Amino acid sequence: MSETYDFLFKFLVIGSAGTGKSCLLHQFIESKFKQDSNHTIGVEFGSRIVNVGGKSVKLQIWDTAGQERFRSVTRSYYRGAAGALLVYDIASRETYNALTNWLTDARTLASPNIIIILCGNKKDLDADREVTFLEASRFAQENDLMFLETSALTGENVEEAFLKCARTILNKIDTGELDPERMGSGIHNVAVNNKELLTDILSSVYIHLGLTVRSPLTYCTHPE
Ligand SMILES: Nc1nc2c(ncn2[C@@H]2O[C@H](COP(=O)(O)OP(=O)(O)OP(=O)(O)O)[C@@H](O)[C@H]2O)c(=O)[nH]1
Repeated sequence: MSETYDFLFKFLVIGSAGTGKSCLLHQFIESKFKQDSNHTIGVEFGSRIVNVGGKSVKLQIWDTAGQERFRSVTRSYYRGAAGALLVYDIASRETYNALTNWLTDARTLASPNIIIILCGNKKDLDADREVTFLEASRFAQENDLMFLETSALTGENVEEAFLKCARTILNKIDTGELDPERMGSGIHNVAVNNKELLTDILSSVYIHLGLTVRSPLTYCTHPE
């Protein structure tokens, strides 16, 4: 059975190794904590259709490896993302200190307009906290990010983080600040999908007639 949705948003989950990115994705998709999570090799992928303000939105989520040795691979997946969860671990100052680098990558490689929510993960480890809520919320404000503390373990604020990001993108589409039809926006809407369908049909007809295919309607959102 084919899926129907109004919009498709490309999302990234980025941040240092061990901050809980894969566990956040798993909690969002499966509604449970991923036991025995291993380091991600390159990128992993998940998707889920959510309802935001009466619109159905398919979130196509790329969970990237945080380890430095995969950085050149993961960077190639940033292009055209509409939204991102930028994750640090509230119990690790080192992961918080690395945020500026991740942020620079996201804005230069994905899009300067990418909507980012900062997630202070492992909120359940409050006793081992190395980063206060206040300093992270200041950092978020100074860098034009939304902010939530999350726990992939308990599920607290996980759904909210993804939905908040999606809601902000939809609001920006409504106000005209974001144009879903711009190439590389990381957003597809049904009209665009229909154009793609039309292109496919036209291409098949052209090929059938032995004519050269020239497609003026090619949209590219991610590099697979
Ligand atoms: N207490 C607690 N532990 C968590 C939470 N989220 C993840 N973890 C643990 O943190 C470790 C790393 O989690 P991952 O999701 O694999 O981390 P990652 O950011 O995807 O790591 P890379 O793939 O290497 O970038 C695992 O041992 C998880 O069990 C959380 O919210 N609370």
